[in-house]
Amino acid sequence: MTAPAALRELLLSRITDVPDYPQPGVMFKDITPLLADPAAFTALTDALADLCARHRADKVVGLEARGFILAAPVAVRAGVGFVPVRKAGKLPGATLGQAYELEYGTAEIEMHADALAPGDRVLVIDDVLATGGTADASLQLIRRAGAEVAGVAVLLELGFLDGRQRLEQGLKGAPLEALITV
Ligand SMILES: O=P(O)(O)OC[C@H]1O[C@H](OP(=O)(O)OP(=O)(O)O)[C@H](O)[C@@H]1O
Ligand SMILES: Nc1ncnc2[nH]cnc12
Repeated sequence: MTAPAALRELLLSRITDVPDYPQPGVMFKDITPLLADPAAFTALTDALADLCARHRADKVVGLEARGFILAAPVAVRAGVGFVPVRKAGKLPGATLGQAYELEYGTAEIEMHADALAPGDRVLVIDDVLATGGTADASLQLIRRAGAEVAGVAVLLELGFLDGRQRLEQGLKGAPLEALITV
């Protein structure tokens, strides 16, 4: 789903381009102006909570760190549980881990092994889909936990990095929802 034009315009107007951050050649999409605008942040939360309901998710997974900022209010608004997927080494309990490649570097994410159960329907929420590596790794964690993927929802898809193609196999037919694609 692409957001209605007015919502898309509002959200896009609050995302800033920062060239050559965090390294030369990367155009960083800074969402902090959006987060600082209560009308825009509320509209974003509502749109993502609608997707949660539409895809009948009963858990949302937020991807550290910016995904947490979006997924936590969505979980509250939608009345579903929030599950953090963190960078390796940050969770205190037994974890499942998955290595992945970023647009700028490599990393590993982890989720508590008992955070999801078979039968859970999970919507993954993040701010940006770039190469798709982070979201793809999260889908693998969700399936390894025995849960069902309801979909992936992002604020902004960087279409030129082909993350959608990279996610296709892991989604197994579940939707990838981007409110904005550039
Ligand atoms: O589609 P990909 O190529 O995987 O890139 C997208 C990911 O990169 C960013 O997170 P980052 O790892 O920079 O961490 P942060 O949220 O802690 O800033 C962004 O918030 C996504 O999680
Ligand atoms: N260009 C970008 N801007 C913001 N977040 C990102 N995550 C990966 N690539 C990004």
